[in-house]
Amino acid sequence: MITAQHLTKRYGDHAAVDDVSFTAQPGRVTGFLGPNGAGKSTTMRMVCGLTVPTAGHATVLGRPLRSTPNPGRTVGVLLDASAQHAGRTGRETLALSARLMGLPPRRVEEVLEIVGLTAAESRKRTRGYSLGMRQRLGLAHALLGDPTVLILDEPANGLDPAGIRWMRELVRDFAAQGGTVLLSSHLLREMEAVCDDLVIIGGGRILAQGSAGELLRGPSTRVRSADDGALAAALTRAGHGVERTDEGSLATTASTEQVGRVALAAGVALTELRAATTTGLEQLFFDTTARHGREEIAA
Ligand SMILES: Nc1ncnc2c1ncn2[C@@H]1O[C@H](COP(=O)(O)OP(=O)(O)OP(=O)(O)O)[C@@H](O)[C@H]1O
Repeated sequence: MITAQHLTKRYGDHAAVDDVSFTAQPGRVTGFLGPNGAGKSTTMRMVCGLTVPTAGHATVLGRPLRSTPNPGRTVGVLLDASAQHAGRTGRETLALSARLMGLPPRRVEEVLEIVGLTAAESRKRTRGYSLGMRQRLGLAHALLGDPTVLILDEPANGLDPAGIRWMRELVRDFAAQGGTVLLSSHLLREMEAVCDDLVIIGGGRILAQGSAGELLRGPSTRVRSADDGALAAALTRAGHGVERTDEGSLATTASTEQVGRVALAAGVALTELRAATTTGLEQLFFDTTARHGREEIAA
């Protein structure tokens, strides 16, 4: 399990991360989402003990990662896949870490196979690696010590579609075996496919968090009518969620058919009825981050 409690990081007057608290549970994939500059990397670096918080603290498996002996045996970290020694081959990079962690040399072969780096690729110096190869090597490094926790910052960055699918399966399998996964990504559809829980951050603050199912179960139908007040009341009485959107229509959790039936029974004429075109995480992400604009967050 990963626990962040009131994590705060200030650079001068600027709060890069402001009072961020969340947990990432074993057996689940927790997605960390937010626009550029939201504070994701800074938070992950604090969780990993690489950036010292101004306030608050984080634990991984019950203790700060900084004070965990041989942390690579319990926690696999991929923060910046380009931060590999350019003059070493992929195999040398892994072999050196394996030796430092007290792992047998065969573990290097095992992780190379898991991440799909060929023998020829593993003998190339990493300066010649593509971004996708660097990500695979970074993941191999994270998996080397057979950890029970994975912390991955943008792991799908630079991977081709097959690589992204492979990454999804790897992360899902890891969680299915009881592992804890915290990952950030800009690929919203990918996050939707892979995450059990979501933490959405903007301007350094948590904007929303919860299970993906809960967060994504938002209003999905848009409707306008001759009497929106009466229709909203009828939808509510029928047990459906309903709210007025910024564009003036009603958004409801009822399906288009359910709206039609409720409107008929209430005697309200519909003037527009449509299933929302953008649903799921993309909608949630833009709604949440738009509602908490930078000015509001800064205020
Ligand atoms: N060492 C630093 N010194 C000063 N400001 C910093 C430092 N590191 C990060 N910041 C600032 O903190 C804020 C959060 O940055 P961070 O890299 O954590 O965001 P992010 O969500 O990971 O963004 P991205 O998706 O673009 O990688 C940004 O405004 C950034 O400019």
